[in-house]
Amino acid sequence: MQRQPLVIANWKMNGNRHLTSQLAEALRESGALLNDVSVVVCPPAVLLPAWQSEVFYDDVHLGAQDVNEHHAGAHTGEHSLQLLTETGAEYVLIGHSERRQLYGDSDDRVRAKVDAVLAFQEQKLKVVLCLGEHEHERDNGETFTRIEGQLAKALANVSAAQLAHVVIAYEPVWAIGTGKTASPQQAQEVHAFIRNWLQQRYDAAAATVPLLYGGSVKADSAPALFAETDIDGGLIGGASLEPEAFLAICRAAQARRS
Ligand SMILES: O=C[C@H](O)COP(=O)(O)O
Repeated sequence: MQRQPLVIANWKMNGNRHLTSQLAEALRESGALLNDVSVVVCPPAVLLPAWQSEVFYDDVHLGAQDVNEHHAGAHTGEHSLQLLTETGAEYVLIGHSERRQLYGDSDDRVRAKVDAVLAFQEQKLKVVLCLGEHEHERDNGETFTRIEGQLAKALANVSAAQLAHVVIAYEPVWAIGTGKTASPQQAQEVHAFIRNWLQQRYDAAAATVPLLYGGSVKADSAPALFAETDIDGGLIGGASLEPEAFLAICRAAQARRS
C-alpha cells in the first residue's frame, strides 16, 4: 500500500517569530514542489498562533511537542489538548526521548497521553508516538526488545480503528542531535520490525500507519533513508531550523511517490 510521505519539523526549544516567517515563506514558495508530501511543523507551543496565521495550503499542518494527559486544572506550565487544538495543532508528539529522559515521561505516562489524545474530541488529533533504543541497548542486542516494550505499553489501549490516528517515529536515542544517523539498513530493519509487530496485533490496519525515522537526518542523508520500503518520512530536529535543508528533506520524501 502507498502511504503519503510525511515530514515533521520538531523545533524543540528553538526558533522564534522571525524563523516562523522564514520557514513559512520557504514552504509557501515551494508549495508546488511539495505536492504529495504532508508537512507538519511542531514549534514551541507559544509560537503556534504565529504559525496558525502562516498556514496556507492543505499539506502544511501544525503539531505540538507534548501535551498534558489531563483536560484542565492545577498543572502549572503544562498545555491541554483543548488549548493546543484551539491554536491549530492537529498532531501531538508523545514520548519523545527528551521528554522521557529529561522530564520523567515513563511508559505509563506515555500511554496515558496517547489514550487522552485518542479519546479527545472524536480523535481530531493524531498521535506521533516516539520510541527508540539507547546506544547501550543496541550494543547489547536489546534493540527489538526495547522497541517491542515501548510499543506494547504505549498502544496497550489503542484499537484497530484508533490506529488510523497514530504515526510512529523511530528515533534511536544515540542518533538524536549527535550527527550519528542510523544507516538506512539499520533504520529499515527496525521499521520492518515495527510494521510486523503492528500487523500481528492489528492486521490490515497496520498498513496505513506512517513510520518515520528521526535522528540527525540531514539533506544529504534523507534520500537514502526515504528510499527504504518502510521509512515513510522523517521527524526532523536540527535541520528543520534551516529552511533550505528542511525543504531538501521534504523533496527527498516526495521522491518516494515517483
Ligand atoms: O524530534 C526530532 C529528533 O529528536 C531528531 O532531532 P535531530 O534531527 O536534531 O537529531
